[in-house]
Amino acid sequence: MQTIKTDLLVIGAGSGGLSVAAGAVQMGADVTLLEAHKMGGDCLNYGCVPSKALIASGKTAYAMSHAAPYGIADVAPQVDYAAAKDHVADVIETIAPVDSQERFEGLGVRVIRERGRFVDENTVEAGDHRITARRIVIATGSSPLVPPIPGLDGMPYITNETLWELRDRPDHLLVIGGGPIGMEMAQAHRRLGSQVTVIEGAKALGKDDPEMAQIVLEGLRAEGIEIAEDAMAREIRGKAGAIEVEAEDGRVFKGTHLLVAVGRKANTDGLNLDAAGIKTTRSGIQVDDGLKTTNRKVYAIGDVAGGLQFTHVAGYHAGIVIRSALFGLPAKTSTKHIPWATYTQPELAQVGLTEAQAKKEHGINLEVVRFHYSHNDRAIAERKTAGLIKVMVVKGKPVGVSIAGYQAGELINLWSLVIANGLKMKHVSNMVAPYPTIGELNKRAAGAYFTPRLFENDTVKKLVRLVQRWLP
Ligand SMILES: Cc1cc2nc3c(=O)[nH]c(=O)nc-3n(C[C@H](O)[C@H](O)[C@H](O)COP(=O)(O)OP(=O)(O)OC[C@H]3O[C@@H](n4cnc5c(N)ncnc54)[C@H](O)[C@@H]3O)c2cc1C
Ligand SMILES: NC(=O)c1ccc[n+]([C@@H]2O[C@H](COP(=O)([O-])OP(=O)(O)OC[C@H]3O[C@@H](n4cnc5c(N)ncnc54)[C@H](O)[C@@H]3O)[C@@H](O)[C@H]2O)c1
Repeated sequence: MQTIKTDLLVIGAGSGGLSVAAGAVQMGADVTLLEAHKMGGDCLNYGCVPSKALIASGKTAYAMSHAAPYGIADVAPQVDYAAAKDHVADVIETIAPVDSQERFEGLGVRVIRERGRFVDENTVEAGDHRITARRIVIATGSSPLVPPIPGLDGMPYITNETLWELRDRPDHLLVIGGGPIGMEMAQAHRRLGSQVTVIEGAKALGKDDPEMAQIVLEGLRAEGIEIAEDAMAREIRGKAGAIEVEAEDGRVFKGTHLLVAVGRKANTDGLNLDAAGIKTTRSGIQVDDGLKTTNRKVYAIGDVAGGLQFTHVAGYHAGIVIRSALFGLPAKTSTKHIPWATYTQPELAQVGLTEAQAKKEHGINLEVVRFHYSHNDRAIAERKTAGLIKVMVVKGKPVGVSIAGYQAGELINLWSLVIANGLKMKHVSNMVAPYPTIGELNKRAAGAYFTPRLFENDTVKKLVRLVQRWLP
């Protein structure tokens, strides 16, 4: 057994672990990084990257078959599903060097490709290494949750971990779960030529504002995706190629392939957390505002910490931990400026409070400003007018923004900046946006906040008349 003493031990080389390791080593710490499987974790290998690459294939196919409104004849795209998967693999391969063992060793990180397991409160064993660390960061991520639905065990179902290996296009893809994974993959497959049925136990895209989710769901249904809501799957029957899902209300859905996308399970099994005095909750490792576990020398970040499960959140957590573990500075997480986006077309994006949350928190002080994509000239030129931006404002400050529509994921960036820095609506309206851009929507939404104050205001009108009388 090789003994290692290190300043910072990071368990898991996914989005969170890699960010901590890269930051800490470049600031002078001695860093050891464990990875049991693939460098880059879920995002690179089974999540964000492959899903966005497949979405890009679907988008291309869709554009070919919906070109007529732009004066170009529609063509039926010849989809080669296996080649689309080659494109996915190529995109992963292109990004992989950034997350590679070679790159991290080049930065000075000690990378050990073994599974870590606590033996006491500051010691972890991994293969034939015994590592004692001043601080430890658990960044082990999450895995697809496979619910105990009768009949599922033994059925050849797909998850986000196995989807990318599938080379034959499903004739009819059944998707259990209408969250972001389910809806993104439903649309990509529909556009690549599969029939698709989404079976959702409650409301599809249910973590988002229902008014905004509705805009997206209308778009998806118009493309021919069947979305069954309030359809909790209770039994799976059949065999490969002929699968049936029965919902609690007796509805039966038939398809050839089954994708299970009903949420995530934190990767805590095998870590032997008890040995280190680390407690868990139903959603993951129990952490405080500063991401410290019940063992004060151990942090948990990213998906395993059980909060918002996004790559940019894991990266944000990494910054908090570096501040605390390396410099001993107080650092607390906040979710009020954390955005997320679902990359369907139209896209769906959120930062801060939804309308319902803002109403609950701010009551009569809340003003809600809406601005429709149909008033944006660029959206008209691109024929992407289905969409809405909604800003929740309290005393001139945005506390939440919801956007459904073309490039919503890009538009939300500005509002993340605004909320993170406590800026006001006036700061957004002061901005000059180039014409014609989709980004003008943000400025116009801010403008819509001031419209009643400026244009429907008797005092302003009186003042203008008065000044006009005296102006030479
Ligand atoms: C299909 C899909 C699409 C997604 N799309 C997006 C998106 O568009 N945008 C976005 O922001 N987020 C997206 N996500 C979420 C994103 O992938 C995760 O939030 C992110 O990967 C979490 O990072 P992490 O570092 O916490 O965990 P991970 O990236 O999962 O990394 C954890 C690593 O720890 C390793 N590990 C586990 N246990 C041990 C152990 N005991 N010892 C050593 N190593 C261990 C694992 O092998 C893994 O490599 C998507 C997720 C999925 C599934
Ligand atoms: N664009 C992105 O950023 C992106 C994309 C994909 C995934 N992700 C991340 O991954 C996480 C997991 O995504 P997800 O879509 O698996 O989970 P999710 O929890 O967001 O959605 C799962 C859905 O499955 C439904 N469900 C649960 N059990 C069911 C059953 N038996 N029958 C029918 N429906 C059932 C739930 O009601 C829910 O709507 C997301 O929350 C997000 O954090 C992000």
